[in-house]
Amino acid sequence: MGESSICQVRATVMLYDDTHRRWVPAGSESPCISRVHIYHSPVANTFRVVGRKLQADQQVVINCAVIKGMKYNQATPNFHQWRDPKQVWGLNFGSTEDAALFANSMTSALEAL
Ligand SMILES: CC(=O)N[C@@H](Cc1ccccc1Cl)C(=O)N1CCC[C@]12C=C[C@@H]1CC[C@@H](C(=O)N3CCC[C@@H]4C=C[C@H]5CC[C@@H](C(=O)O)N5C(=O)[C@H]43)N1C2=O
Repeated sequence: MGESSICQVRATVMLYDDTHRRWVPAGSESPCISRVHIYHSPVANTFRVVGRKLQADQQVVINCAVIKGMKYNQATPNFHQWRDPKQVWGLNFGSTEDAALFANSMTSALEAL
């Protein structure tokens, strides 16, 4: 039994560059919209955030485990962020509806861990 998607949204995936104290687009210099999923593996009961660019190359720009106890910060209605052991991720959602959908799924995932 593989992984199944529990939600998919459109967002620009950002990483925080601690050194220069600024946000940079994940995966390339120019920000671009990605399709971001939360995948669930029922066998292991794990979740991860996977995002691929909408453009032709479908480059994976995020592949990040959802860690039990992780704090998901809804900084604004369409920019949410969280820390993983190495870095800080930010999602600039295409719409506040997508942001709410993703936040609901992330909250459910965190509750299920
Ligand atoms: C304790 C802790 O870890 N705190 C974290 C947050 C957090 C809390 C709890 C759990 C997890 C986390 Cl992650 C923290 O505060 N962090 C994480 C790294 C960056 C930051 C630190 C300082 C700056 C100051 C301003 C603020 C910021 O970045 N934004 C304001 C809100 C939206 C605003 C929106 C979009 C992005 C797109 C580019 C830039 C712009 O709009 O031009 N920008 C912004 O400016 C964005 N910061 C942060 O979020």
